[in-house]
Amino acid sequence: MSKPVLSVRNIQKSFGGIKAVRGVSFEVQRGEILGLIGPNGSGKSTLFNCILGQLPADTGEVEVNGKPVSNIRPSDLNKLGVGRTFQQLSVFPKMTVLDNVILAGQEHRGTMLSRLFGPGDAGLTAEAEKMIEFFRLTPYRDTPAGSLSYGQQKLVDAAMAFMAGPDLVLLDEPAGGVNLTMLANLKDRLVAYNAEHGTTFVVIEHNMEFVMSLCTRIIVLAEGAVIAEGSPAEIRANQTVIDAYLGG
Ligand SMILES: Nc1ncnc2c1ncn2[C@@H]1O[C@H](COP(=O)(O)OP(=O)(O)OP(=O)(O)O)[C@@H](O)[C@H]1O
Repeated sequence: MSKPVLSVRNIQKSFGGIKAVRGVSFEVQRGEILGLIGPNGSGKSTLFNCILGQLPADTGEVEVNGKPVSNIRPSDLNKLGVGRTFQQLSVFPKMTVLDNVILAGQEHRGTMLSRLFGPGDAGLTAEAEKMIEFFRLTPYRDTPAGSLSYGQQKLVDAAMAFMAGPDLVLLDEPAGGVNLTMLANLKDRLVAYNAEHGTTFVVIEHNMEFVMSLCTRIIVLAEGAVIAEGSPAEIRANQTVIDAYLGG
């Protein structure tokens, strides 16, 4: 088997007396869409933040494409080909969809001056237009992002994250607050992007139907530890998982 894109080994994180993550290890292979699920308080966000370097883990290592990234700055993680989307939207509401996507491309390339001087072109218009078309947002190219529906803004968010051409994208509750029609659209585009570019995804999500239909493999956390791992069908039928959700 080839080298994993993401390797997480024995991550532990406590907050005072609360053991939020208790020695979690897993690997993600190129092209996988891995779902990370678990009842409220099971440690998903804490684990995500440890992987992304936003929280220092107490123990453990994280490697991206074989390179150690423990305690790395989020901007340096970007340079290693790791993108992320946030629970909250990161679009600039008054800027057009096109300008948002161009700006994201500039930021990934490290031209922070674009924050001060606006997006300009920077040779990114054609690339941004292609991304907008991929996410079926072309009719809204020149619309201020803030006037789109919430679900459409989630698509803009994804288009922005993919402007860096990442190898690995961590998606934090992509389905949250999105209506059913847009959810189908979002899932369809993520699956298509994965198939076309071989991009690896790790997804934290509460919406079980969305996870089951999007992911190729699922890891279930409960009380900070991995309690199950398998295909969506295996997870659906796993009694330990059912008990953890009913008990939680
Ligand atoms: N900054 C913090 N300070 C203290 N305790 C924390 C902190 N962050 C998380 N915790 C605790 O760690 C445990 C895991 O929380 P975490 O938010 O990682 O779970 P989660 O699975 O993401 O939950 P949810 O699904 O509700 O978002 C919980 O008991 C939570 O109260």
